[in-house]
Amino acid sequence: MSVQHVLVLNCGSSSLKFAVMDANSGDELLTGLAERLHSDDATLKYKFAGDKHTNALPKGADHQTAIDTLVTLIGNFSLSQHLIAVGHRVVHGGEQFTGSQIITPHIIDAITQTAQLAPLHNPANLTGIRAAQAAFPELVQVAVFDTAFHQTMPKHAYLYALPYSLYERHGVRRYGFHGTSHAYVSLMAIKKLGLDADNSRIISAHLGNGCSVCAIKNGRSVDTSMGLTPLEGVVMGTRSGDIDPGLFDFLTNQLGYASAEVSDILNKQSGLLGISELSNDCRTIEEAHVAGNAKATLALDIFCYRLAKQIAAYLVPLAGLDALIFTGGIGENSDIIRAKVLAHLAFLDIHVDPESNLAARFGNLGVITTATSRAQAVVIPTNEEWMICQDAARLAKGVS
Ligand SMILES: Nc1ncnc2c1ncn2[C@@H]1O[C@H](COP(=O)(O)OP(=O)(O)O)[C@@H](O)[C@H]1O
Ligand SMILES: CC(=O)OP(=O)(O)O
Ligand SMILES: [Mg+2]
Repeated sequence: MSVQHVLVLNCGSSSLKFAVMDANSGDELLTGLAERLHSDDATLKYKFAGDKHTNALPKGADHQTAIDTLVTLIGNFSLSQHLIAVGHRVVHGGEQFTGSQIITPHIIDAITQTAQLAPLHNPANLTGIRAAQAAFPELVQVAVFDTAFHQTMPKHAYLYALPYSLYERHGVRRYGFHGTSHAYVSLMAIKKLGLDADNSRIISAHLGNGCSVCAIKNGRSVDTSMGLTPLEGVVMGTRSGDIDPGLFDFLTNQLGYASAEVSDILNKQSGLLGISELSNDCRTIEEAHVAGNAKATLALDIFCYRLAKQIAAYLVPLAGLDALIFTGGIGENSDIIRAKVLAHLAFLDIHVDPESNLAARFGNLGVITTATSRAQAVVIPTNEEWMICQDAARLAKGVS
């Protein structure tokens, strides 16, 4: 089989995650992260051939600069000759896309149109697409949408109880995100736990900077906690998750906030950061909690309580549970959060096994419940990059 590599790009609002992967084996040849873009201390960290490096980027460096640096690295390490495609994570695909797409001017128009529904994510994704097209004009570029996996949700799960015309005319509905991750970990859970793919009831909790929960019945998403935008649902690092929509009126009309300020509060100043008044980073919160910081403890308590409530709610669409998956940076590493969430679910006869819970960290996959629990909780490291790589390679091969 010929060597085939894919460049995977995940552009966040102030970051760029990237990987050059082998499309046949999934091996990562180059991985990295450019962060704090648009600020004075933008950096690009990468790992190549087992060695880690950090490059300072010019002050105020943007996605274009980060991709230019990445292109230089790819050249220096002679990684371009086997590239067959560039795969892009695109957060919002609206209702149009139920699967990945080769990027054409029409697809770019569609992503641009949905940008108003994901103002923190889609504009950055588009910047990444344009920069990669300029750097690799000869390669097929593929968009892999966070929303695609959730297009199987039934209408009663994705519609809000709002005037129907808002849906018909403006696409106001629940879309859901992190679909690539939920799809990957649920497939892995079915494989690792030996479940019957066509008769399985799985809840997946993706807990990273953004957090969402997904109910997956027989391999298909039937409900998920994020909605029109990635703000709805459970508590996140800086996002509030569900709130009373009446809050908007109170903050604007009573307290005088502008609507952009309300959006900033809900998206960037809330969640773990807002409650703890300390950090959005779960590690910092956990350290402060262990050291006796009451607000850090409260932030963890609210996070876990809300998460457990969301998980329990999905017993309705699933009518039972075979496996509960924890993934994302928090789900894969925080034994504290997993134990607290499972303690709330003890009434379901699901009980954490403390030793297994401690073992399943730092990239280790594992079941963390006792053998007699009615359903298994399992930690599965996500790999959105591998899903994006496989889709990009599949579509690129269809073209050539
Ligand atoms: N050892 C750890 N213990 C607790 N939380 C962790 C640990 N390692 C990473 N995290 C948390 O994971 C979160 C980031 O998750 P990640 O999936 O990397 O984010 P992203 O959504 O950007 O991909 C942060 O809140 C971070 O604190
Ligand atoms: C959709 C979303 O919330 O993505 P992230 O977790 O990367 O912010
Ligand atoms: Mg991640």
